[in-house]
Amino acid sequence: MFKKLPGDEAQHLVTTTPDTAVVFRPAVLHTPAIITVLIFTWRLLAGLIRVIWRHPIAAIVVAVPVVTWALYGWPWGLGLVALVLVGLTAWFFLARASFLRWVGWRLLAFWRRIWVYRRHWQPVMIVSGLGRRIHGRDYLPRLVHVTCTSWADLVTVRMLTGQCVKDWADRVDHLAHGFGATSCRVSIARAGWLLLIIPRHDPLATPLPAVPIPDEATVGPVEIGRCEDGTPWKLKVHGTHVLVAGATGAGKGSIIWSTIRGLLPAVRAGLVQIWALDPKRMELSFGRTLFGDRYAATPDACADLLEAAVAVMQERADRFAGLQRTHTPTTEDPFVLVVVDEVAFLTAYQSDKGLKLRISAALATLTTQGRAVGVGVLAALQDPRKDVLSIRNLFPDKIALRLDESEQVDMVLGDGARDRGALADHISPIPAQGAGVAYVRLETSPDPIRVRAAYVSDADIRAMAEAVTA
Ligand SMILES: Nc1ncnc2c1ncn2[C@@H]1O[C@H](COP(=O)(O)OP(=O)(O)OP(=O)(O)O)[C@@H](O)[C@H]1O
Repeated sequence: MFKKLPGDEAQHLVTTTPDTAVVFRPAVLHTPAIITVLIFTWRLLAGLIRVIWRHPIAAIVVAVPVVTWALYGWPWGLGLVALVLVGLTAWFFLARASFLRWVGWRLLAFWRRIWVYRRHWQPVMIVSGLGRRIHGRDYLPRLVHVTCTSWADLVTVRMLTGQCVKDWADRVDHLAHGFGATSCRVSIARAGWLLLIIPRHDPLATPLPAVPIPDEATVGPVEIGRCEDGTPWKLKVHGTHVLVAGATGAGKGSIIWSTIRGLLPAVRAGLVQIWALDPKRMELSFGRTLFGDRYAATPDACADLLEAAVAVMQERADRFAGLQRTHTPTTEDPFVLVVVDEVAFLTAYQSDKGLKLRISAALATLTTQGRAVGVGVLAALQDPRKDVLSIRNLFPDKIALRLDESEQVDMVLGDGARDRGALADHISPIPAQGAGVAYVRLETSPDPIRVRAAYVSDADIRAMAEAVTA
């Protein structure tokens, strides 16, 4: 009783049954002051032992100068502190990365745990509805651990018994604003435990220049931009099909061109062929010379080119049958990447029913059977609804650039993606801030990650075309 309810509240606590006049009033026992003092002293000691146990290095850092001071006088204690500070400063300037990993981020995490999360935990939990106040007692999810990376705080939380991930995913806005951030993402750490990813700043806020053309001719995952954690964003194109969805001006072109750029050495080596379908006649026409005669803009020509890709695919399937199950690019059988800009022009918005059927059938055949024989599709579209692209589920990998409506996020990335923090509908429509920013789900994790494609300028595309034709 002492621990759970402040005495005043217990005194005034009265409950009755709904229908009868039965009154429950807790008996209040006045605790002698000495017991209160003993309990508080015990708690203080237990807290101290817990801090030393959990943070032994920090405890040693504090204890050693204090003991030195006590044993040998203040000049020695102060001298030791100065020595440590000089050592740390030198470490910071000489090897910043290791300093940050071992000291910097840990100190920041310690500070943010106390100053941001502990301080605001109770009000944020209660106001957001993730904690409960029952009869004056707060039942709060437990703040277990805070770690810092270069751009975000990773907060480990133990949920209240009976809570589920959706309870938290529905309140990411409350959590973000409650802890002074602009966004928050939720992922499962283990049963009953969550990891909240709360960015301190946006590492993708400024446009990225085009990734340098690789030296090596490879069809391996192509580096096309950067992930939020600073690692390169590598897009797999060989052995899969990729669908890029984004509203107008979201930066679909930068994903298409960055991919082509990364494949350029392989194109020159004859290991990759890019087949381009450009019904809008805007995006891909700019680097037309890169595609040779494998470029189509009119619906007729697009249908013919797609059927030619199907023919290549079927011829390979006949040849490979019983001999090999996966494709290795060679100059005889190069990887064929069919790039389609605004695929809806060829499917949903196509008025000629015959052409529409031919195109839809060819696309469905390529996306169901092309992977194993080295024919891939990279398609971009603005509106990801099923009636616009009925075969969207045949694309194993999907990228959600800025979208107009929140429902479209799950249509692209799969159920629950938005709840887990893929806020593609919140990406800034200002090109400098939001164009090329996207959410993707990697094979290794169900949690969406935020990425930004590098911007390939007109000059870059011209240089690429010259490099290929030279
Ligand atoms: N990765 C990027 N980083 C920075 N700015 C970009 C990026 N990609 C595109 N932009 C800017 O955004 C503008 C629109 O980009 P883009 O034309 O690629 O969009 P889109 O999605 O293809 O649009 P639409 O569907 O209308 O063709 C570009 O003119 C460019 O200025």
